[in-house]
Amino acid sequence: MSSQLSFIGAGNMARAIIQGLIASGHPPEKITATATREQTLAPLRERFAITTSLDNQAAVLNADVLVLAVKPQKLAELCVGLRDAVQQRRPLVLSVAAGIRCSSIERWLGGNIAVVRSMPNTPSLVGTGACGLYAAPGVSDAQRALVERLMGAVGITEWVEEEELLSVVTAIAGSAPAYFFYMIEALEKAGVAQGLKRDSARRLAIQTALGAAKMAALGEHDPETLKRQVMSPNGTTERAIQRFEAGGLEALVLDACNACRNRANELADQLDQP
Ligand SMILES: NC(=O)C1=CN([C@@H]2O[C@H](COP(=O)(O)OP(=O)(O)OC[C@H]3O[C@@H](n4cnc5c(N)ncnc54)[C@H](OP(=O)(O)O)[C@@H]3O)[C@@H](O)[C@H]2O)C=CC1
Ligand SMILES: O=C(O)[C@@H]1CCC=N1
Repeated sequence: MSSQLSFIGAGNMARAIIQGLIASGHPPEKITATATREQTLAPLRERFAITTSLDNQAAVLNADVLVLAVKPQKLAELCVGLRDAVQQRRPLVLSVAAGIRCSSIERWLGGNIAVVRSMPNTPSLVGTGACGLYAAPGVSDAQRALVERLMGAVGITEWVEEEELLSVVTAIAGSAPAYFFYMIEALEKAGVAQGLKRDSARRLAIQTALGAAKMAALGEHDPETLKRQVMSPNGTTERAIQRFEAGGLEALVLDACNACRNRANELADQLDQP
């Protein structure tokens, strides 16, 4: 039987997971979402027929799995406010918040609560999410399996055995859809600058990203080989790749991922208040 899920927070990430879960067959009557404003909730209720509520306590008291999906800066106050309800119901807690450590969440919730931390991404919306998971000490195998089933319904999951590594997952998966959208935007702009209509340039760039990702996902060849297959010696692609190399693209990607990971760690240090 499906678990009763309560999402506290119904923004971009919660919506992506909810939509993916429903598409994968999770019963809508087993999902509740809360927010601070009715206008956030109405579209979710109308589209997915889930239960929505402005009452976080009630949502906690009904939850087998409590998904914490508010901004990291709001998590401490939220958790402290939910402490009594959480201690009464004792759901499995699944946080999607960037940076915030399990130990902080557990402490804010009053202690002795099973907490799993995840770092999902918005392609969960289309069942193609990539999600890192970390289980705090005290989380049972059955609870790990439950989280894996839930997040596995909307994409792939990868457990990390050291919590700090979730910051790396943030850099290469949680935040990374934005990098690929950025690349699509850049290709579209380049196409327009060189004379294509915007719509055509966008369609071509999107389809190319999709095709490249699908080929890489097949795993028949590694990405380096796939790249080489496009690059005829002294051909057109080689010229483009040479420009990326001259511009230091790989070092720039590393630098961006370092900045992303560091920000995740910084959030944890800033927000880890008693
Ligand atoms: N967006 C992404 O790609 C990813 C986000 N994350 C993490 O997911 C979390 C949510 O991010 P995201 O969805 O982008 O943020 P959004 O701002 O889109 O959503 C936040 C939600 O929290 C709700 N909220 C705020 N305060 C409360 C409260 N006291 N009680 C109930 N609900 C509340 C808001 O409701 P209202 O609008 O009505 O105030 C809103 O629905 C963050 O911690 C982020 O780090 C993780 C991976 C990827
Ligand atoms: O940008 C952010 O902070 C969130 C966390 C990962 C993706 N989006």
